[in-house]
Amino acid sequence: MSDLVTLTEVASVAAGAGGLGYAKVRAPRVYWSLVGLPITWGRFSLTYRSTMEVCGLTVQPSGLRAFVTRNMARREVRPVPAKVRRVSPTSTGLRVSLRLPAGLEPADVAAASERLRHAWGVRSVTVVEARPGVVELRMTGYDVLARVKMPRRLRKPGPMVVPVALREDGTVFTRDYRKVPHSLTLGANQSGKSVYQRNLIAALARIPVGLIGIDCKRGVEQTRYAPRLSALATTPQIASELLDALVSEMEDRFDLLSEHGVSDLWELPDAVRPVPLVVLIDEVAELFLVSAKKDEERRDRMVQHLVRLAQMARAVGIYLEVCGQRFGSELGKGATMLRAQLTGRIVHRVNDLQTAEMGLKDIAPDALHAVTTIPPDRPGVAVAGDTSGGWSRIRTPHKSTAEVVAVCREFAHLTAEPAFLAPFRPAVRSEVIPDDAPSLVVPRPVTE
Ligand SMILES: Nc1ncnc2c1ncn2[C@@H]1O[C@H](COP(=O)(O)OP(=O)(O)OP(=O)(O)O)[C@@H](O)[C@H]1O
Repeated sequence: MSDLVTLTEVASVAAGAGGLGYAKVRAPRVYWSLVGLPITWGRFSLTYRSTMEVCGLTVQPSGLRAFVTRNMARREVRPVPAKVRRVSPTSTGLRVSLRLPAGLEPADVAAASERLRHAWGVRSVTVVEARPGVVELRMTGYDVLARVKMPRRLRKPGPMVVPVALREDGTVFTRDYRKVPHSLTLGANQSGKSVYQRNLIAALARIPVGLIGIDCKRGVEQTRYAPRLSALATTPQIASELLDALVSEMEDRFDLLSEHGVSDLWELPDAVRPVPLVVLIDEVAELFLVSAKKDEERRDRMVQHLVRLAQMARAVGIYLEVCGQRFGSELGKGATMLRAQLTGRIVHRVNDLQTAEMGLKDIAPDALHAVTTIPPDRPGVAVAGDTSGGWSRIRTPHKSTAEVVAVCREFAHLTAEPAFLAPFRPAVRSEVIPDDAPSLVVPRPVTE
């Protein structure tokens, strides 16, 4: 009987351990909440002071403070670390808010983040300045980018803010068009650019915004999203006409702003505010492809139009999302000037340092190393930078074309139909077409 009890106990312990081992690999969030979090929290609480001391993150208190608080001379008082203000657990890690003592700055804590990570046995420690004198340590308990799962509940975003990917510190990476109106996505073949675009389209499709596709690979990627597109160009010639129409729409919108005495689309009364537009350019090299001398003129005109849109159209609610493998002077006159206007940068794995530099050197040079070390077996991992000089490693959740097509169909009622885009509206076939069908639109006759 006692042998039986022992066997049952051993079996249940083994099953429990097996379950935890399984959870660690297959459900890291669950494992973190049940096991990792209590251990890390305990380790952090018990070793905080000594860890900060050995990491050089303590300061000698001032003489006055030593006397007032301890009634001791300054040299007799132990150096003090930053004061812990709040510890908050999350489903991916632990957040700790610290008030820095005089003499420490956020960069000091950031420089020690590798040492802190090892001391507390966590996957990563990211240091973010919350406000002057207060930093937040964002610890992640496991590799959140291994299998990306977006949090189910997102904080209510603003009118032109959409969630796209997850950062390695477990926070959500969003595209905020009012803060960063135009963006450039770069990456080698098979690096994850299309999946990034899919996530973006699926998120934008749900909000009241007009989506304009320019996909000069004959529309192989974007024609499927036709139910939610207000316009689609699949050849450089149609794209050129579409850009002409967009520039003249931008001018009309400026007239409207001036009539109402405001300087921004979002200051207009709701009743007269035109729908914001996001122009999604897939594989920009195809758009600028020149096969004959006469094409050069058209290409230069398109670059000029895009530069004008990038310089001015933010105020009238027209935003650019440009995607390509490279974006340098090889794309023609004015291309580098256009790139400078695309201030949001997402750079996936690239084949050479030069391409990484095209994407990030001018805005976040510190991030170049992170781009060149993206492993080929991690498609979808990218470095996101913006003009603040900050950058982060991100990864999109894997999304199939079929999922995005389903979202586009579900939200087809939000498709804006402004008159100036009527000639470019993709004709959606009415019959039900399987998700893996090559095209959902009746192609417009090529006018080249
Ligand atoms: N976030 C991700 N998570 C997991 N797998 C991904 C992710 N992003 C992309 N992949 C996979 O990587 C492969 C390449 O992705 P994708 O087609 O997006 O790359 P791409 O850069 O657009 O390639 P190309 O330039 O050749 O069209 C696909 O098999 C895709 O399923």
